Amino acid sequence: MSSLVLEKVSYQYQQQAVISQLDLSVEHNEIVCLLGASGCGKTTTLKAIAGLIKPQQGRISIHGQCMSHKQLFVSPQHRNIGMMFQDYALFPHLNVAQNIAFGLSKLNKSERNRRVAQMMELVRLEGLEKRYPHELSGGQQQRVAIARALAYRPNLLLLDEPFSNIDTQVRFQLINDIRSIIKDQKVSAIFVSHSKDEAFAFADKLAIMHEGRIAQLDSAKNLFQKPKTKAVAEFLGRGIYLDATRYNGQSVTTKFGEVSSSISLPESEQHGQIYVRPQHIELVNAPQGQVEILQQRFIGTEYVYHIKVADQQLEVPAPAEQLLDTNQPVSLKIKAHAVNFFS
Ligand SMILES: Nc1ncnc2c1ncn2[C@@H]1O[C@H](COP(=O)(O)OP(=O)(O)OP(=O)(O)O)[C@@H](O)[C@H]1O
Repeated sequence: MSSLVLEKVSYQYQQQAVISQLDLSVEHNEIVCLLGASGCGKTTTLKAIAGLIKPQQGRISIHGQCMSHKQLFVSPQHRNIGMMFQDYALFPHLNVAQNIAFGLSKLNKSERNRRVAQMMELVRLEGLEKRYPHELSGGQQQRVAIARALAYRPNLLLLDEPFSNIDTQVRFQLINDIRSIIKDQKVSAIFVSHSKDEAFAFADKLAIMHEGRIAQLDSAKNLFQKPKTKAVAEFLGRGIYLDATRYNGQSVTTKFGEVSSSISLPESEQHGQIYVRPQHIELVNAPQGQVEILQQRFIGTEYVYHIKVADQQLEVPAPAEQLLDTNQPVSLKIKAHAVNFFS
């Protein structure tokens, strides 16, 4: 059974539609990252799942139980959800143990103490029970927040930009730690992020939001190799479009020659465009080439060339040994890769 299902959920602030007809499902013990441009409705979706706002349309179910549909609305405290927000929202006047115990008022004192001790061990903060939030590092505060969110054994965890205040040096270690904790606890989680790198490290699947809907829910690999829309392909990284004709199931022809695909191309229209990312482009000297070099930068191990192809621009890396003449046109050689073909 899915842990969370959103069916055709819509929400408007005043008259402005923010999420529209949004479908999403999260499986048991799965971590899904909501990714998308600023303002596309990620936090609004999280708030709707939490019950902090009531969608005007659609249905939200958690573990098979309907939480929001037409007249029915289950309040946040009855949804059995753990939440963790950007600023961790720890209570400054409570120490670590008291923060973790905050949602456990239904347990008796000894059960509560046992649960707090378990959580302290889980997030590896034993010995810091009596410290106050201001006496902890950012990473430690984050662990307290996750311990508090998990302490009352939620079915679902909602995390809104949980790593945004953490130093990059420790961020990825913490991401690994918290991912292991969530996986050990067998809860499902939805996490909102601006960072693709965080999403790749933390989530099992990525839900790319675009114009108030989920444009694609998939593993990182499938999103890169088989983006369903141009918006998804573009969101994952810059590239250029080249007109292309399907040559056979494994290759296309373009004005820069044949391009082999490591995955089968969809049996759709013959003519279309391929989306090519910098890492699949090789720049080659060609006096008759149709590509202009606008700028060249040396970045330590390689050069980056800012190129112009018709009306599109892109930065493309090239090995330090291959110095190109910026005053001469060049051509492109497209390496074999999992070709994104749009008909
Ligand atoms: N309380 C509110 N009243 C009116 N409009 C709002 C309100 N909260 C958010 N919005 C608008 O709804 C849209 C979606 O906001 P939301 O916070 O869900 O986006 P987001 O994808 O989480 O953005 P970000 O990545 O910048 O945090 C935005 O255009 C925002 O301005």
